[in-house]
Amino acid sequence: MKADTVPDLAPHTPMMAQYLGLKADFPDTLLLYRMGDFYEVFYDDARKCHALLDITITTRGQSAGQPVVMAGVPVHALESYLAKLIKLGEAVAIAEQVGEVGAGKGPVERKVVRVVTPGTITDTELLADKQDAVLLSVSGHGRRHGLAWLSLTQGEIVLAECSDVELPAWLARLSPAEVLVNREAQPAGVMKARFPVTNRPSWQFDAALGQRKLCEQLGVASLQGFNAHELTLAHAAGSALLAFAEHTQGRALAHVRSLRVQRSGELLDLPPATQRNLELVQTLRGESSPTLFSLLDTCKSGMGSRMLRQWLLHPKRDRGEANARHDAIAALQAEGYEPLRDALKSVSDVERISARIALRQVRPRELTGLRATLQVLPQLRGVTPAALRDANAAALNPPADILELLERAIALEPALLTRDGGVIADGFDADLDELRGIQNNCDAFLLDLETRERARTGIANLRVQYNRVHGFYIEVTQGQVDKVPMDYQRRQTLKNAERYITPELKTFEDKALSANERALAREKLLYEQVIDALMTRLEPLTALGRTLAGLDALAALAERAVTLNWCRPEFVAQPCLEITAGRHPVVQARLAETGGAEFMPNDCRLDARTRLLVITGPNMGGKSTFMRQVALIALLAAVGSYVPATACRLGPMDAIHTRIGAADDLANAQSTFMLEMTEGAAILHSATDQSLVLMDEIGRGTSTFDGLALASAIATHLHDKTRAFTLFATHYFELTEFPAKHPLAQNWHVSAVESGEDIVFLHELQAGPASRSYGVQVARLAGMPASLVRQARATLEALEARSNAADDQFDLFAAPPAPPPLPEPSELRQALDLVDPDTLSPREALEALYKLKALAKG
Ligand SMILES: Nc1ncnc2c1ncn2[C@@H]1O[C@H](COP(=O)(O)OP(=O)(O)OP(=O)(O)O)[C@@H](O)[C@H]1O
Repeated sequence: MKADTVPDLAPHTPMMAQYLGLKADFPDTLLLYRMGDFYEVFYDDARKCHALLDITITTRGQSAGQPVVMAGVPVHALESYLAKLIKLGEAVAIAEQVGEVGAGKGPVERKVVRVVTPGTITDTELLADKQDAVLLSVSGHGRRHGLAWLSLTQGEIVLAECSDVELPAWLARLSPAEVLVNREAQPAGVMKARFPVTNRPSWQFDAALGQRKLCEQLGVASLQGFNAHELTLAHAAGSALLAFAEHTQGRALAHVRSLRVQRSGELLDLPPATQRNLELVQTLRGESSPTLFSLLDTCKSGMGSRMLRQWLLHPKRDRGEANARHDAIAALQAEGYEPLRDALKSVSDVERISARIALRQVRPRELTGLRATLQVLPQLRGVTPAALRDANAAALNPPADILELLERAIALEPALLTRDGGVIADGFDADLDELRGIQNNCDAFLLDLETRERARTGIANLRVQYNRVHGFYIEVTQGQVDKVPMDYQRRQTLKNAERYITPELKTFEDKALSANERALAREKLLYEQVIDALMTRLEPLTALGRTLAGLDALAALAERAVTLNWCRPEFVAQPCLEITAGRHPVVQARLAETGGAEFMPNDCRLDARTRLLVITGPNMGGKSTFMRQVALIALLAAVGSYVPATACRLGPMDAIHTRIGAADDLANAQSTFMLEMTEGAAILHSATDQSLVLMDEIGRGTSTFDGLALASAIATHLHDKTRAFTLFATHYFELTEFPAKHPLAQNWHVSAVESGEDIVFLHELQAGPASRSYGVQVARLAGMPASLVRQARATLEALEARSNAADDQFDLFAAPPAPPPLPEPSELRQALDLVDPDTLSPREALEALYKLKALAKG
């Protein structure tokens, strides 16, 4: 958005000239300009705020011959307005008065001290408690991308590189609050996803600059130690990331001291469709509960919840980390997790507090929170299982001087903001104590002076008093004025009395009046010094935050495992996915909550000799629930949690793919069928023999024959070529013949029994195909009119009779006819195939073009 271009009829007022000067640096950002007790917005910004916040818009005075359009929000309400603007995806720059009022001739000096954007908020009030605000930068716009991200309240930069095909999965996993892209080379994958995008200048996406900035940030000479030296695309993204973070914070990021590289192959692949279909952190309707995360998250602190969420969405293929978490859960169960969870209740969000110390934004109450956390540490260590305590010994024993400083420096119950005073504890600083002493001793001094002056002058009714206009004075009634000594100076004459000041009172007045101001200034200075001291302890504080968050997440998993009766999964090296009495944790919890039927546990056995299960059975029979529960159990195990089953053995796994019916993606102009095929194709391209694939009613979105043909071809591909562990739910009855010709496939069905015209779902998975599909009965259950159900039943019988009579010798799974042999490629075609445009210099490209042209002619 651009500020109004105001015709140059007359010069701007000095104030508006100052505003426009500041605004010029923030053309796309709302600029809040501090004027006394208000933040004002002008011109287009005012119109926008009026529309977004419903605040009154006015015109006041004139500048450059035009009325000034403005709107304002009171200073005390800033945070709530900021929260609204950030939620709406706006970026906001805040210009404060930084000069002395009345120091110069023009307006008070102002400066943009803070820029708040969705990805760079650090205010605790504006941040979601249980979710990190991830700021992501994406470089590259061809086939490969560099990614660099951080959460400003965390202190770790992560780098990655991926192909354009993988980009959507990374975006879904990170769910960034803001994505930085190169203004001149916007990556299509980012623009398609619906995350707030901020354009940054092209030069900021520079690999060499990025490498330098990253080294500087981490205080190292090379990125080799992090195994990150070759990721040039990620360096380019990192360059823009750091530049933007510093630009918005107005300072360097002192707490960001570590770097991690995440490689695509390290993580269990969870494509966006899988994250959505399994309802990991969001329901299909977009709500945050009931989901797997909402069920798991009984953490006591926000940082614990954030850690757990991160674990859930970033499980590793390597089982080492998961195994260590299983060990920790076992230890917590053996030694008792409740005392630890009790101690964790007194823990504050140390992770965010550390970041806010680094950004010099920390509030007094956050420091008392940190103090309380440090105070509870000895108790917390005492109730942490020995193995966990030993593994985290350094982090759980931060330097004692932090607590000592906080106990000495910060008042027991400090004010909310430093500007109100009352933040620094008594006894911490002699000067401050003296200034406070003056304020407190004021009354005593005045009484004492009054007594002394009465004695000295012999005026019995002399009074020492104070008012806001005239300050301190000695009042003498008119009748006694002749007794007034020489050193009394007249201040004011009233009808019945005279008011005087003496040199002693004047000195006291100066001291008393300025004592308050000076005490506030002194407190501010001391507070800054406390922050300086804490800044030298950022590393142990950050480590403490991460460790407490981890303990909280582990204790929550231990509690869930016991409360919900989950078991420890076992990892094995051979291909296998064996679940005994598995349950869908969320469906089971819902059934328990609503007092519905008991959840029916089911087994699942997949191994080298059984890789595909064709699952049939009536609608509402429990097919989707079963398939999802298998995927959730595999995921939970990989995350390091116990699982809802009585036993579970798992071989290596690289991905969980799901193709489950979803609503049309109208926004992306894709029909149900197109979406089904696109997602199906993506699975067939990327699944391997170590993947778990869920296919729910594929082919449903088109005509019966098309759908059946496609479904059987897809099943064949998965069975013969991909050899992924596949759960294939279908309503195409014909597919129950699939296992007969495919040795790695088996038929299973969810059971139901008919009772009269009704149907009872048993939800039990049994070997073999379903006997029929019961669609008509389900329609009856759903309340379709009786006449309609009768008609449907008659039609069904007729169709079945016809189908039985027809020739059913047709082989659905016969190998497709061989394609006609391909003609020998032409010379031109061969030359063209050899050209790789991404690797050619402009000159080579031109040469290649001439060569191709010549071949085409010849
Ligand atoms: N194992 C189970 N034990 C108890 N109730 C279950 C079980 N599985 C499913 N249900 C209940 O049955 C309902 C329907 O299950 P689900 O959606 O899995 O059926 P479906 O066979 O996939 O149906 P459709 O073919 O119509 O998609 C669930 O919402 C749940 O309440």
